[in-house]
Amino acid sequence: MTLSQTERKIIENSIRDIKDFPQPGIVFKDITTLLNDKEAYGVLMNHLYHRYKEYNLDYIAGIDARGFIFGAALAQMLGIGFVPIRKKGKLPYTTISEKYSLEYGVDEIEVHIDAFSAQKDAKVLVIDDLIATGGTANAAATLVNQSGAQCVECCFIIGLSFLDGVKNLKEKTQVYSVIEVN
Ligand SMILES: O=P(O)(O)OC[C@H]1O[C@H](OP(=O)(O)OP(=O)(O)O)[C@H](O)[C@@H]1O
Ligand SMILES: Nc1ncnc2[nH]cnc12
Repeated sequence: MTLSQTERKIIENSIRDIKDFPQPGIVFKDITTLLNDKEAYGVLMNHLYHRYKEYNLDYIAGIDARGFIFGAALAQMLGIGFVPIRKKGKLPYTTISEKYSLEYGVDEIEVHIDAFSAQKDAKVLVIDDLIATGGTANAAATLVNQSGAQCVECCFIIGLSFLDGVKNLKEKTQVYSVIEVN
């Protein structure tokens, strides 16, 4: 289901731009104002529900931390399970992990080794609030596929298309951004 121009504007206008955060030259896309706006949050979740109800997904995997908010809500709407992909050292059971590059340095995310094992060849949607360089989402898609499941799509509320994240991630899986920022 496609978003109408009016719906897109409602979502777009609810996202707050914070200039020079966390460092000069960066425009931080603040989604707390979207969450705080019941009309915008409702329009967004309704759109995601209608888009993904035909995908026959088995799980939604949300990326730590802002991907949890949208992912857990969507999983509940679709009547499927939610899997948290967390920053290193947070998950209590046995994990598999993947390192990825940040603008400066490296980071690592993890998922429980049995997170998708209840369903053979589970179909998984990875979700996060935003894709920038794509390092985080790429590592998340790798983890899903290494778990014996299949990352069928990565979904973002905001795609920064002036960076190469979306282009690079498309070599691995399908990519969908609700709002594209050029
Ligand atoms: O495409 P990339 O360059 O990898 O950047 C995107 C990631 O950066 C942000 O999370 P962050 O790591 O800041 O963590 P947070 O959600 O805990 O604030 C954002 O929520 C994505 O997960
Ligand atoms: N510009 C940005 N706004 C919000 N979160 C981000 N994560 C990486 N880049 C970001």
